[in-house]
Amino acid sequence: MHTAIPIIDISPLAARGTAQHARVAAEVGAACRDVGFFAITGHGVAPELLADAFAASREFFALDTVTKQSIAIGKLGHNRGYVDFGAEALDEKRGADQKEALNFIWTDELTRPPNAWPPIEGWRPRVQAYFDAALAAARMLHAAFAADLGLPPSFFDDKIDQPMATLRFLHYPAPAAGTAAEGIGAGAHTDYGNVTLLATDGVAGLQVRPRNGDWIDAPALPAGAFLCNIGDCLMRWTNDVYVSTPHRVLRPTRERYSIALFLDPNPDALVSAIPSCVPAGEAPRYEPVTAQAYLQSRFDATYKKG
Ligand SMILES: O=C(O)CCC(=O)C(=O)O
Ligand SMILES: [Fe+2]
Repeated sequence: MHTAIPIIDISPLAARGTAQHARVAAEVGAACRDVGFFAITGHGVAPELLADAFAASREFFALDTVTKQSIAIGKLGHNRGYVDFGAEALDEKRGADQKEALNFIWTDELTRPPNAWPPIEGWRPRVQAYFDAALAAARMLHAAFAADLGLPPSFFDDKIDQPMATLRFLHYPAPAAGTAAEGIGAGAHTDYGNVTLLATDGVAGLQVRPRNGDWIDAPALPAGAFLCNIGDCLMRWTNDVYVSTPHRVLRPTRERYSIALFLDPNPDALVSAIPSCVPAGEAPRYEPVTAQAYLQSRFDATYKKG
């Protein structure tokens, strides 16, 4: 039996080392061990910033195809840019995802390439501000993970300060008028990294499949809340104590927008079983691996054909 997806006010995570921090860390940790999904409020991302990120997303996806294609992911590489409608299939058995997407990566423009921005005046700083704020919330969650796992709250700080993080705008167009909603919005998958923070426009479609359970609709959330889920990298890091849970998006009956922030560790962070997660006398389930090598192996498996 899994418990429901909890809604947690994480505002106490802003001050480490307090009793409130420990209490919230334990609540977050319980959700990570159980269903692998939880929703957060009090995360510090201003409602105006979030609303403006959705506005920016609508502006981008409303551009003509040629303009969107000018920053196509296939041209740019490094997981940056526009993913055309129908170009991805997260679950091959279900066919192409009925969505389009736009990715930006965390970059210092030194060790990582720069992002390419769409030609909309004033667009970049609005989106970068949202990216920074969502990333700060994802980092705050890591202090909770650390405290819950019996580590110093700062444990992850130097492992996520140059992260392989991606901001992804998603657009699920409505089916053409008079036609049935065919296909899948986003096929069943688990996320690869440590944690994902998802904002949606409230249109239903997202489903979660807890371990030993059937598909359930993601709960409707209070305005401004994020739905968070653990990814495969943190699952491995915790020796499978935290769970990365499959999810998918059904084809929505009306247009749907969502914004995901994926926080994966620094490339050189060593993903090595956290001691409190390994039972006494047992060996860890996985070999230590750098985050970069781990993620590369996952991407290679995904894009391997035939
Ligand atoms: O659009 C959504 O609600 C979820 C998207 C998702 O799961 C993903 O991009 O990994
Ligand atoms: Fe996902």
